[in-house]
Amino acid sequence: MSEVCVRVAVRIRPLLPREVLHNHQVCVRVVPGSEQVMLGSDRLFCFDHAFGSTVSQDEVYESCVLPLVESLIDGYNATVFCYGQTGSGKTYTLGGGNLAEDGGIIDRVAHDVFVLLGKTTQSSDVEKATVRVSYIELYREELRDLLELHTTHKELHIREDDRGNTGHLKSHVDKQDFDYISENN
Ligand SMILES: Nc1ncnc2c1ncn2[C@@H]1O[C@H](COP(=O)(O)OP(=O)(O)OP(=O)(O)O)[C@@H](O)[C@H]1O
Repeated sequence: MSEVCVRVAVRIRPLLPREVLHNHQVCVRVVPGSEQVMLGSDRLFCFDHAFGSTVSQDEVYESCVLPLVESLIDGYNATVFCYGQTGSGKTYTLGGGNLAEDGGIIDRVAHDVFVLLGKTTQSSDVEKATVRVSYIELYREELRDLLELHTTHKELHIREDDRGNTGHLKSHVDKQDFDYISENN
């Protein structure tokens, strides 16, 4: 994997059935054999990866995310961040579609983290590894714990500690716990 810290991939989703029904037209295409997209007929934009509408979830994961999971197991930090206007495909790319083969980045990372940790513990001195997960939605300034849906919005907060680390915590969590949560985020 290259030494560049931030890499940007663009993914074009296919037209939705209702868009086809309403005769919407495709306005952005990947230039074949390149990592560029053409907007309209003459505006070119370059990315580290450019995925067209027929590219599978697997291809997106293997080229953009798997190398990060591998470096995570080697002790590096990694972030995957999806950005785009509403309906552009962020949830599909991260969380997956309806079919098993449409599994998104989250499903694949969850699977591969354990596969890779299993291999590491077999082949090295590392005997034990701990995996912690949090799944938080921030929507209209309110946080929601998606693994604990009964938690009310008001109980969760994002805080910054005196070293500038951010983390989330429940109102009743004390400072010691917050230090722990923020260090691990
Ligand atoms: N690559 C893709 N292949 C097939 N369908 C897709 C693809 N990307 C997105 N879609 C479909 O497009 C629709 C909108 O996608 P999605 O809900 O992921 O958008 P979003 O960016 O998360 O929107 P919002 O910000 O409003 O939550 C969904 O019906 C989704 O199944």
